[in-house]
Amino acid sequence: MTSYENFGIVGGGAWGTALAQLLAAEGAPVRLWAREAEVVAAINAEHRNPLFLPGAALSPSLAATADLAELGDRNALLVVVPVPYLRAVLAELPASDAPLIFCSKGMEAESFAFPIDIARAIFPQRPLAVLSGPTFANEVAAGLPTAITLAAADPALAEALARALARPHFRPYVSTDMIGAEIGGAVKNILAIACGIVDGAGLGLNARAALISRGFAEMTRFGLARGAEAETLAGLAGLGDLVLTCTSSNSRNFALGQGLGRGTSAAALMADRRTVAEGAFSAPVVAAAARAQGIDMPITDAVARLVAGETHVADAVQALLSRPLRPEGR
Ligand SMILES: NC(=O)C1=CN([C@@H]2O[C@H](COP(=O)(O)OP(=O)(O)OC[C@H]3O[C@@H](n4cnc5c(N)ncnc54)[C@H](O)[C@@H]3O)[C@@H](O)[C@H]2O)C=CC1
Ligand SMILES: O=C(CO)COP(=O)(O)O
Repeated sequence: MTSYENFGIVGGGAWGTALAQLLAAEGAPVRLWAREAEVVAAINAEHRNPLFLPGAALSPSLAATADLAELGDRNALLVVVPVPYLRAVLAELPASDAPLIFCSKGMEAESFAFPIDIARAIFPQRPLAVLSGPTFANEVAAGLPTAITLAAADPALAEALARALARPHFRPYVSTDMIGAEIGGAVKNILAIACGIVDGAGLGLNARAALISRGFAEMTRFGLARGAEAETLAGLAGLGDLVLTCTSSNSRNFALGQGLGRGTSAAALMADRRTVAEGAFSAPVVAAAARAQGIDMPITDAVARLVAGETHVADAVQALLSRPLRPEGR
């Protein structure tokens, strides 16, 4: 059975850097591609990433490069590029048959594609996997205990990759349900914005619990309609990540929602930011995909409209509360 030791990381944001540090912490050589020259320079010279993961001390065995071609000899790649930019970066990857493990959480505009769909179209033969769960980057980089879902259609690949990524404090659970893991991550980002809005607007903890619960119902409806397994959605990549990011302002999506809830416009909150809140990109995409399939996702729809500046918090809340009463299971 193949064993994967030579990891490359595609993307030098907070999560790519934290995963690189996880693998390099004991001195293993790890190579990371970053788009920003200042990130490459700071990782190589100071063993830090002040732009995206300030405060984390990185292993000297982690080397950064600005040249994607330098990842051509790696025997597995973790791809950690925000979904809106993913297709363009994948198109530049050097030729290789190394597995691609997708760690981004979102859905592409217009194509309605998840990372695995984008990759299949570009690399029909390459082995693919998804890594997703409740994983704040700063905690993983600090070596705090974390569990995550690792999904691949081929169970042998999932197990080999899980073995290669596992550390005493980092525990992958294997699955064959890639679409379930992708949908869990994409939809929870949108719901984290909703919970941030509730917090920022001072609507209380009952409202937050209702949103988590009814949001999970939306995630499940959307997921099951697209072939996800209920077990995955109720696991780390779905409910687990939903609980994490709906209850902490350490989540960029939750923090964006807090700003909206306090009355700041989405345009002002999004202007000049270098970090991503993927839910802001994904909300209109998931809302449109759900509409096209006749799937009811009122919270997702409300977040999409709030992010687009098409409605106000009070009106969105009123619209959600005045929906017809219905059985809980629907
Ligand atoms: N930060 C976290 O704790 C976690 C993040 N994720 C997911 O990982 C993905 C990456 O997020 P982070 O590493 O947190 O990003 P980040 O917010 O720390 O950094 C932004 C990233 O976007 C990249 N970027 C910006 N413009 C670009 C362009 N035009 N082309 C290519 N890349 C561009 C930057 O180079 C940088 O890597 C997202 O999908 C996020 O949802 C998943 C788990 C945990
Ligand atoms: O996905 C994450 C943790 O699992 C990070 O969430 P944010 O992107 O909202 O910060």
